[in-house]
Amino acid sequence: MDSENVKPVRKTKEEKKLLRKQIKASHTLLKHEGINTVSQPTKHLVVANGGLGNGVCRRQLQEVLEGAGNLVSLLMPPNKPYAFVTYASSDDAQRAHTLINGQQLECQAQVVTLYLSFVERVSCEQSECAELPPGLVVLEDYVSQEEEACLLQAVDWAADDNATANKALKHRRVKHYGYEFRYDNNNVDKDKPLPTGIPPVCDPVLQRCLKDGHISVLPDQLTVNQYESGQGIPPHIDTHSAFEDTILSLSLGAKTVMDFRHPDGRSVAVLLPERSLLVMKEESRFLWTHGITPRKFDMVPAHYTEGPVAVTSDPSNLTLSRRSTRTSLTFRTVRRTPCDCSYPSVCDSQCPPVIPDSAPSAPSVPQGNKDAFRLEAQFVHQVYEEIASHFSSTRHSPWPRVRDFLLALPAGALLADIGCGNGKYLGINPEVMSVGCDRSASLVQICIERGFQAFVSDALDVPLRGATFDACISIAVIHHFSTQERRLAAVTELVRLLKPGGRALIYVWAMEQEYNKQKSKYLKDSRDKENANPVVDEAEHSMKQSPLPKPAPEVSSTEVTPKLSVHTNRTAFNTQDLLVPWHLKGGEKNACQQGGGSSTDAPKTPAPAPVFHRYYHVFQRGELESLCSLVKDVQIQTSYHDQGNWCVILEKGTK
Ligand SMILES: O=C(O)CCC(=O)C(=O)O
Ligand SMILES: [Fe+2]
Ligand SMILES: [Zn+2]
Repeated sequence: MDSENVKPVRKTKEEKKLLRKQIKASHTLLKHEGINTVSQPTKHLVVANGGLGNGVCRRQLQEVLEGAGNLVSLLMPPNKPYAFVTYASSDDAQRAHTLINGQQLECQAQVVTLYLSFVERVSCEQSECAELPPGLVVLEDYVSQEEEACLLQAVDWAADDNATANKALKHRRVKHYGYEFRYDNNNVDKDKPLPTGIPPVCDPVLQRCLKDGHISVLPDQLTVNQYESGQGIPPHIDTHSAFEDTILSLSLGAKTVMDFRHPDGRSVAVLLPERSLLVMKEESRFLWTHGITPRKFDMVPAHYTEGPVAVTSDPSNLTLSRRSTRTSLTFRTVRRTPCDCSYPSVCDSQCPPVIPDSAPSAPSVPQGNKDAFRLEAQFVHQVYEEIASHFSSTRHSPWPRVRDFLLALPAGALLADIGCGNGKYLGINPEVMSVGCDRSASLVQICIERGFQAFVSDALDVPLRGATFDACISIAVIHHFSTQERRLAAVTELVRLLKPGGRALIYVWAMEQEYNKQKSKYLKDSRDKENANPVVDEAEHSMKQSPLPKPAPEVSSTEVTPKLSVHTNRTAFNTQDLLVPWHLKGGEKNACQQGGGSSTDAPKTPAPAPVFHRYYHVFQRGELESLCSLVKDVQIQTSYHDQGNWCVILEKGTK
């Protein structure tokens, strides 16, 4: 059994094993990151698994590296599973190689093994823009520590009166003063002020804002948000018709990173230090979305930098910072006249949402498991069941990098494809024993007719023995789960199936459909404009959807429970949770099933194709990695962007 295809096991000598693992790591770096390693010593090393994407923090890695020689620079690119090191001499680098290669590092309760290889030069692309969105200002130390303490004390979370409106939302606590911000219609009742206005303890800071020219009138509405570590707020634009231009937000108790995104896909992560004031005006207030990704660690600059910080990819200055409880005070002025901003595409005053009173309304982003289950049943499972045969007819070409992953599996390996759709990946590598499952019985039937082994199953509870599979794939599945908990459960279930050392490949649809200045196929493809299919364009697994009662407003508005908006195919995403239309072709259904009908999707042919809507949660950069880092016993081996998808390869720990 000593064939080359069989994994080396215990009997192999430690050094040989280490060498093999290191070679494997450099192959992965070449294949997925385009990093060329060399065998002759140089001053530069790449440290596989030593990246921020593996949960390794700069200080810890730096300490280990400094122990080996005179360290000149340490570059840790954002979200990547590797770091670059430069030593003063190649002798130092060689010493580091000898001492550190194969060494384990314990970070954030997981252990990673570092593999070092020499490189001719270090190369880090800086893909994010460093410039803050126009109109955005962050003022550091805007309040003193004493003021911070006073303000925090003044928020009485226990008082559950009607004078202030308290809400324990799924992802954070909120409290409103002056006017209640309603998450059901994303607006305020302008004629119903709350009995309690903005507390006087806020006066000094508001007067300061006035004096400094950040505002010209005193705000009359305050929303206090409290985020525990791991919590966040979905990306949104504060409803134009609800509030005037300037929005102030004071960060108290802890820092955080807020993500700003332009509809063209540009994104900027902005560090909000504790006691800083964020001022959003003009373009940054009206056009860019803002949100806080729920996570327990943020990537932040490792050293103090003067002035407001767009946390970009300066890899010489990034580390991880553990989140703690942050309380923000957001001051706004209720708008009394319609908004006349210069951004009509996102302005609800200028393009009012079309939701007739009588029609059933579009579904909302789910607030709990039950909601989520219902939403997915209607807008994922049911839809795939309806569109199975048309869907399957559009799914034939495998995605090249998924195919590569499958072809790299050794003969005799066991593979599980969770959410296998029409089975297009089940026969790629005939040397492998493949089994697939899908939520859609119709799609499973198609697999069986094609001679594959497949069965009906939910991806959250797969009736297969754990620790069994050499590889699992989940291609275009996890974005159909509508809460973070359920997405996490799906990854956890995938990992459960892997045997120690087994690998899982996950693809999800990306919010970023333009990456490194390249538009994804999905944006470019004009063959089937109507059914531009997310991620998928080809790859999809199955979970289906259903006809939508009514189109939701496209304007992403404030805060939680927004209505889901209907995406226009082949356009950039401006929100993460959405409904993607599927225009059924081939006469499977002959009546237009979309209750209210979506004006933008109305087909021009005489016989209207029924339109179904599938729910998607499109992932932001780094989100898939953050999600996977919450799963025990597994490491992110690599992550990448592939044609509008975020992708990771996970490896289960060997124990
Ligand atoms: O926590 C923050 O700073 C922002 C809160 C926010 O965006 C909102 O309540 O609309
Ligand atoms: Fe907001
Ligand atoms: Zn507007």
